[in-house]
Amino acid sequence: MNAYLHCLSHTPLVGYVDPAQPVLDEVDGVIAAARERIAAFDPELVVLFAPDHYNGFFYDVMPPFCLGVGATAIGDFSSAAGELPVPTDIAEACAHYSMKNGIDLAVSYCMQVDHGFAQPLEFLLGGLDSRPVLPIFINGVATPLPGFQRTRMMGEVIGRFLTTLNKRVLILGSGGLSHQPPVPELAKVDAHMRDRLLGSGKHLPPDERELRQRRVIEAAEKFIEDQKSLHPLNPVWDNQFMTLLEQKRLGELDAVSNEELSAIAGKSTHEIKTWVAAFAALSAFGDYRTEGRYYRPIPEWIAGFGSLSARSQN
Ligand SMILES: O=C(O)CCC(=O)/C=C/C=C(\O)C(=O)O
Ligand SMILES: [Fe+2]
Repeated sequence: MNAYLHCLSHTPLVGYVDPAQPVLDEVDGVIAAARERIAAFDPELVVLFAPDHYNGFFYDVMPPFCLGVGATAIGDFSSAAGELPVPTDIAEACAHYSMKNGIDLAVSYCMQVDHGFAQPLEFLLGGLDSRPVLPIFINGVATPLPGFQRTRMMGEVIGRFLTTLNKRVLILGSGGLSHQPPVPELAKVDAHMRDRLLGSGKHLPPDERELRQRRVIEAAEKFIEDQKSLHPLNPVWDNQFMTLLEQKRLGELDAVSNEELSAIAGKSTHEIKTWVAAFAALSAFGDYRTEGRYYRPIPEWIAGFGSLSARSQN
């Protein structure tokens, strides 16, 4: 019974607004090395913690956490589209286990997911369908957001469930680190966008989808020129965060409020809760050791871009 973890930033901007070739090569090398470690581990099951960006979850019902018993990726920003191979029996057992152990995990039998889920599966496993996957959504943009403590506790319970399976489990966290791309906020949008955020955005007309993507691309192009045009990246905080995970000090994050995190590192930094859940889940397997730590602020992707693996020591 053992587990391997990989946490990786994602970006919808890859292929649209890219950094210089040497940086791109460096990131490609980091991802290729992680992919090799994962292939050597040969996971029998993948658990993927990831956020959404108003593509699958809306304010009609916005859970803090949701397990996809069935899930389909929409293929936004040229990410992979299609069904995720979710093992129904394991997903249902996971949902029951969580409920019995103090975590009110929502379930969806038709969860719609975006690049936040698709990208790590493509980059680290070669596609959406290479291994059975349990997709777990963590709300990282639509306030009110879950806090660090609750997210850590959710990850711990999922991890304890995973230890009962007697399988080689790969635990993935997708998103972060410091960043604030243009994502609409309910309190600030006009009536049309409000309607989208309340649920009509689930099936966007192609021209509106195109406009939405263009808005993010244009923001990135501007951010390269002027890093005050959005919330600045925060490499100091990002590195401190990665060190906390390496040193197994996850609990210290409980004291950081959501408002503080937004102010320190930007409003989409809440995506790092996927890393917290992933490390908390790994900790259920006992001691762990990290490897392959990488970090670079990449303005072209509006991202403090990080990558970190860890393996359980049992
Ligand atoms: O509603 C929108 O326009 C959302 C735009 C969007 O999807 C941005 C995503 C950015 C990231 O996933 C990221 O930088 O983590
Ligand atoms: Fe994101």
